Amino acid sequence: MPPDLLNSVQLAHTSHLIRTRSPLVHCMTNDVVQTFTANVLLAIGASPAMVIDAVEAPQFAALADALLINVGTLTQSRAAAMRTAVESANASHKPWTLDPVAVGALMLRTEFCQQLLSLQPAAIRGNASEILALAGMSRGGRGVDTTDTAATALPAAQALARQISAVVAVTGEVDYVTDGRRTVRVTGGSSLMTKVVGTGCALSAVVAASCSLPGDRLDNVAAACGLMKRAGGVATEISTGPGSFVAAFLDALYAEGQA
Ligand SMILES: Nc1ncnc2c1ncn2[C@@H]1O[C@H](COP(=O)(O)OP(=O)(O)OP(=O)(O)O)[C@@H](O)[C@H]1O
Ligand SMILES: Cc1ncsc1CCO
Ligand SMILES: [Mg+2]
Repeated sequence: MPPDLLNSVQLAHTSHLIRTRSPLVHCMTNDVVQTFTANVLLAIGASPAMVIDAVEAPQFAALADALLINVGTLTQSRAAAMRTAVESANASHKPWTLDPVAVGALMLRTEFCQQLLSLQPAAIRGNASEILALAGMSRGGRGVDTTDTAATALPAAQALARQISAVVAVTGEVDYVTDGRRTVRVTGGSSLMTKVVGTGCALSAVVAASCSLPGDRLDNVAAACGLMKRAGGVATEISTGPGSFVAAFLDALYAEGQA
């Protein structure tokens, strides 16, 4: 089946659901993107909390509406805390989302993410090289950056989605969101989104939030991608570089919900 194009009614619906339900998103994410991720979640009307201790994380995973696991600055002790949080989220029937940052060449994060695949993530969001590597089809990108296009990684995303019954979002110039049967294509945004750190990581937090919503998960995750693309496009038009882009991007996300 050829990909559907994300429609604006779905985007508005998911955005409204996030703002009215304000999901509490438990973020176990990397050191680089903590504040940006929290600000993105606040701008769309969700509620972020960064709880990382090995004792507190499983407690909080049971209370929060959704959990994000991002391995960008993984350590062995963080991996242990993340695993207990995932197990707790699963025991409490809370959806969790994986961002496999720089998976491929590096052993600790690659083995850890491969193991997590058996713990039923609701969604996975990564760039093309990360999704290819997670599916076992390449050795990863250049550090945290992709060296492949999302279209190239779509078959890997579809295979991975079918294999573990999750929604997989592979992002880039075009985003593809798939459950292995149906695929939604999300266009927009701009390359300036890759010139500030953490747009992908923050998107994964928005994907995590969207997994807690009622309705079709694939459609909600695609809408999460659409929200970020649209704000990225608006922000690019009014900004003059990466610095002003960040402020304009947060303002655009915030404004989407006020319309
Ligand atoms: N060339 C591009 N044109 C338009 N949008 C893009 C482009 N590249 C990335 N994006 C958008 O930027 C956001 C981040 O996607 P990307 O695939 O770069 O994630 P990432 O590599 O994991 O990022 P990071 O690791 O910095 O958080 C997504 O919303 C994506 O759609
Ligand atoms: C730059 C960087 N290094 C580790 S995580 C991260 C954030 C982007 O993924
Ligand atoms: Mg990334």
